[in-house]
Amino acid sequence: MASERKPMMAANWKMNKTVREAEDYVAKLLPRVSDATDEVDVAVFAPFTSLPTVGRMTQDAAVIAGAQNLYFEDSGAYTGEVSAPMLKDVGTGAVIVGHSERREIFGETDETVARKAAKALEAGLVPIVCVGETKEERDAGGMWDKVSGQVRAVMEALDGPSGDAVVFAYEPIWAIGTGETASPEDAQEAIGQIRGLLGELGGEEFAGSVRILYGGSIKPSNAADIMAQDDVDGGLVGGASLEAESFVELVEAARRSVARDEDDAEERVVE
Ligand SMILES: O=C[C@H](O)COP(=O)(O)O
Repeated sequence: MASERKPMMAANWKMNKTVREAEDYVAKLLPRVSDATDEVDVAVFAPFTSLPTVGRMTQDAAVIAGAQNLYFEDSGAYTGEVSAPMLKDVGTGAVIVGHSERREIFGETDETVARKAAKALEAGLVPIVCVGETKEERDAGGMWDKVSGQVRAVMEALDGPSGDAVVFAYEPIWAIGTGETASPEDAQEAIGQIRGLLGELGGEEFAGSVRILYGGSIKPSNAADIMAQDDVDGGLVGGASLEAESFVELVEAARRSVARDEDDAEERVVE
């Protein structure tokens, strides 16, 4: 991680937790991360049913309540969908768009993902834009074609966003929920490439300040090595975020990466 960007550690609960379970989790989490939020953005992406609870409980805390999806219209005859104004209404600050599970299982396309990202941004929600390739695409040498296409589609739909208004997450699909994480070097290479492309598309200032997370089997035992990579600004975590205790460990790992960066910067000044 580079010290000019504030890291983000994001819990994506996916389709898990009742309202009661969400309440217990957030009650455990808040006191444990309250000292860390100056240095690390902590976000919890809850299902729609428990999101109002998370929004209410985090209202006076520096923890971000996030949604896992939204629709790109504000209201109307779209049965089953939830809009940006509805999310804002229950205290949501950020929303995941284009998670690979949405793309692969529910047929979301680059175009719908781009429209969702643009709508989130317009509404003042931070879109967490997910990109990533399948194992087959990677093995066939098509990783960059896929990922760069996903990034381009979103950037074309956004109107020169500032670096703090949007977050990207590189999540290789083969590493999601499989226990098979990308090596820290592979994560760095892919995320460095994405940052390079964001520089071409959005300018150097944007590329230098926008955060890019890694997602895919992050756990307390591998978080430090992943967070130590220059271009990796945090994690989007599924399985290891389901217990408050292990998510707190991940927040702590992100926090230690900030301290390490500051030590490195001081050493450079002394030299
Ligand atoms: O959104 C989170 C990612 O899909 C990663 O999930 P995972 O940590 O269970 O591999």
